[in-house]
Amino acid sequence: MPSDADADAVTRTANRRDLEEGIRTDFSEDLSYGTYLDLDRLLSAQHPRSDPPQHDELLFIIQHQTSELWLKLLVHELRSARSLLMADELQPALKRLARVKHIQHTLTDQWAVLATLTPSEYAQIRPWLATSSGFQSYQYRAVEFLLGNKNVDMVRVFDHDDAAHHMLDELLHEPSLYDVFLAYLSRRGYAIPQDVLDRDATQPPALHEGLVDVFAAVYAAPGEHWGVYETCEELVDIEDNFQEWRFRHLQVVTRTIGHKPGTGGSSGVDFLRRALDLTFFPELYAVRSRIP
Ligand code: HEM
Ligand SMILES: N[C@@H](CC(=O)c1ccccc1NC=O)C(=O)O
Repeated sequence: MPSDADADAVTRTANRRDLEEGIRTDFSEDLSYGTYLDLDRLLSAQHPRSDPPQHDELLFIIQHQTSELWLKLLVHELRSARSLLMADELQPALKRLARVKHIQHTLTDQWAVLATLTPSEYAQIRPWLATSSGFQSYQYRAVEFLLGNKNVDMVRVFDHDDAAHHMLDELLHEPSLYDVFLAYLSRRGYAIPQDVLDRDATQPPALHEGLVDVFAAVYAAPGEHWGVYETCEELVDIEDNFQEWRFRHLQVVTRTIGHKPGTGGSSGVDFLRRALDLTFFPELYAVRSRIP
């Protein structure tokens, strides 16, 4: 039961919050929220193609655009973590990776919004997508490359887009986050095999037993290798999160288009399912079987 005093308070304020004296309202000269964020551009970048217009196309576009914004931040944070590790700054690099994990969770949780799209609703939009596909997301490939899932064939997809092609070609040849972590371990005196340190950066990692030996020693005595141990587990969390995103994508694709081929030209769910067999950090998984 609201008291008389509560009722008085509501009447006094008329259930309305007055502006304070100091609150700015004139932005003819001063920087505003919309200007700082370039909102006019951001909010005029949604261009539904369906004709007659389909209500759900805006959801489809915004789901992808917000994903691309988060992917942009992931690339930024992963590049930074990689530079920090190169400079032997392990703790600041770990701080970056903690943020990476939160962004990944946001990306994965976001699937729930698109899962409200029924197959019939999607079928109204799909013809308008023509040959476009998430397979052509260069930022998604950039994240995969930064984490070490290198694949030169993916770069070809961007032959039509110089900037994206250039970005991916650079990342293909640069060391991944895992490569720089292994080089860091070597500088710290861990016996990283020379062929691991010299490996071809353009290839995905292939399981190396000598490297599993190094991690087996770390996992046998975590207390003596705490920062390294913690970093290994952060990397495993990041792979785990990445696989969660892939799995949710697969689930949403399955419930939306079943076994139809993809607009990008692949077989669809069968092709996507094969990505679940990929690993960024093979030795960090192999070491699990070595723990007595
Ligand atoms: C109704 C929703 C969706 C459907 C039916 C769908 C379907 C597909 C299919 C069939 C593929 C395989 C490539 C092809 O042949 O097209 C694919 C790839 C891909 N999609 Fe989607 N997708 C959906 C939503 C999304 C969203 C929201 C994103 C977020 C950015 C996304 C990102 C990707 C990526 C990155 C790939 C490449 C995956 C890989 O290489 O393993 N998709 N999608
Ligand atoms: N590949 C999807 C189309 C698709 O989902 C899509 C199309 C354009 C932009 C982003 C997309 N999202 C993920 O692939 C399909 O086959 O229906």
